[in-house]
Amino acid sequence: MTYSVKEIFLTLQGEGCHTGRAAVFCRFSGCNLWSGRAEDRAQARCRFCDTDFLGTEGAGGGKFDSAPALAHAIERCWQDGMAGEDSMRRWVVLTGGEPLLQVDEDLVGALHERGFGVAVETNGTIPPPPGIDWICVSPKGKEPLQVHRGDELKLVYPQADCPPERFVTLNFHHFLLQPLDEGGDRRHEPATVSYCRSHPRWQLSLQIHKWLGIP
Ligand SMILES: C[S@@+](CC[C@H](N)C(=O)[O-])C[C@H]1O[C@@H](n2cnc3c(N)ncnc32)[C@H](O)[C@@H]1O
Ligand SMILES: Nc1nc2[nH]cc(C(=O)O)c2c(=O)[nH]1
Ligand code: SF4
Ligand SMILES: [Mg+2]
Repeated sequence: MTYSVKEIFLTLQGEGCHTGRAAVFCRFSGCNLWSGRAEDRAQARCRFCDTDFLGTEGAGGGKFDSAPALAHAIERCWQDGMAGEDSMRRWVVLTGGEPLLQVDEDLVGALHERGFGVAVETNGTIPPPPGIDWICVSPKGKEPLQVHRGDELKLVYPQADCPPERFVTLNFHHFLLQPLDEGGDRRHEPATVSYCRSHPRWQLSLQIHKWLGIP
């Protein structure tokens, strides 16, 4: 298996239940819901993406021709950023683009061999391989979910054709609402706060890396 990766970087998880936790992010190239090109956005199945996942030329990106090769690059990124190694805390977030177009059991195994807990950020339209330690599903519009259970369901809010009520019967441990970021003016925060205040099943998720100016 060859993996196409846009970038690999060490940062703090900025969203969801693990907000604030140090993690290596491995951003895979490509998505099944948008080409990643501006001229295709208006026709895409997901139209609000805040991420550049095209190509493999980002920092630490490239083509990796085996699971051990990619796991090794992720491990190096972790080690390079650490003041003192605390191997119990190794954590990697596989994102994209849509990571489940590429993530397989071999890669999860190679990361586990190196002591990483493995988290995935997915749009939920592709079934995951076994062994992932933390699954975050973020549904998109009318796109049918193939993943009906997991650790967190993190819904961008508001979204046409995607009301929170549709998801509360699914088998997730945590339900989070994340304000839609459209141009950075934070206009959707009040409605998201208001929904969480009156529907306590839902917990607010804010994208703190954007305020902090970190990746
Ligand atoms: C860039 S996506 C990559 C992973 C996967 N394709 C997905 O959609 O879950 C990472 C996270 O950012 C969220 N996201 C993307 N664009 C956003 C935006 N404009 N405002 C708020 N969250 C956004 C997604 O819903 C997802 O939870
Ligand atoms: N700091 C930080 N946290 C994140 N959580 C999910 C992200 C993503 O793009 O998947 C992301 C990201 O891009 N940066
Ligand atoms: S599914 Fe995820 S990566 Fe794909 S376009 Fe939507 S937010 Fe971006
Ligand atoms: Mg992001």
